[in-house]
Amino acid sequence: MSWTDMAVNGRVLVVDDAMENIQILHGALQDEHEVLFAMDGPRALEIARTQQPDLILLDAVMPGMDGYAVCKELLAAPETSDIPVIFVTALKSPEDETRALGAGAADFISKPVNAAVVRARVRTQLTVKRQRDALRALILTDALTGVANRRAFDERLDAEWRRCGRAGLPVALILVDIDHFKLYNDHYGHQAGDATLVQFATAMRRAAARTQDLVARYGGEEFAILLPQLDGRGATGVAHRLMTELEQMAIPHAASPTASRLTASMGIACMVPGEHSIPADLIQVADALLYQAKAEGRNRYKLGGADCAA
Ligand SMILES: Nc1nc2c(ncn2[C@@H]2O[C@H](COP(=O)(O)OP(=O)(O)OP(=O)(O)O)[C@@H](O)[C@H]2O)c(=O)[nH]1
Repeated sequence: MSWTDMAVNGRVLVVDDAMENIQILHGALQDEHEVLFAMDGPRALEIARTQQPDLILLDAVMPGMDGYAVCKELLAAPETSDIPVIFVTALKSPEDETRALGAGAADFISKPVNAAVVRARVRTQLTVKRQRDALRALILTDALTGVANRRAFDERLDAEWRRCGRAGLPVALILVDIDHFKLYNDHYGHQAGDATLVQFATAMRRAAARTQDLVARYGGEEFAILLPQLDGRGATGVAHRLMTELEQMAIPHAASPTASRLTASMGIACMVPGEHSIPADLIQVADALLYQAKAEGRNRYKLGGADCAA
């Protein structure tokens, strides 16, 4: 399927205070796209947040919150900042057009609209967005295991730290390190080691299955499980599930001095982000506990952190 074919689909939010204009745009787009609509700015922001359209057609002049203000808020919120906006407006001067583009709009269509032009502009923006989304997914994914990579982990940890901090909710982190993986590679070969890392990642995804959980490859054979809004008890539950998964998978590790199958050690940290703490504090606590779990014999988890009562 080409990029253009993919772009034919997609969800478009039409925002206009006049039902007549919404009907015209709906008529132009309904054969190729799923069309949502809103008749004022606050409703548009709500739909953008909750239904994640791929593109927004936005009327510049509306009573109350105008299109420029809507555009500014869309850009300011991480969950809507990636949605492209096309301004649709009766204002036609170069100044109006410049103002719309300056506000962050991707394109500008003048009223009265021509259906063929609207369709073509929408297709172009959706194509660009699809390409950008695909590139972003590539940049944020670990090529071997398919889980998030370190860059994605760092971004999400920062975002969740701020979000949970505002809400007074905990953030839990499990750092997971496969036991004696060097010996595994030495015994079974690097390719078998690669295949085992893939299996291991699958086990982690099963153990941390809420939509907000993030499994990431943190280093070579070290992984991180980010668990927003989870306390020590919840995080321990995830660690326990991972141990059970590994037990059931029973991947032989004949070279391990501590077990006959593949095992892992984990450090679990849990904090409610405060004014004087930073995400690195959470990592540091989890890392120290992981080290402790290794030192105490491996195949176990250790729990700690300021707000980590399990
Ligand atoms: N097959 C494979 N091995 C990897 C990959 N990334 C890292 N490793 C290996 O993981 C091993 C990590 O070894 P160490 O850091 O010494 O740790 P360990 O042998 O697991 O020992 P402990 O952590 O102390 O239990 C090294 O041999 C790396 O080569 C990878 O992508 N594929």
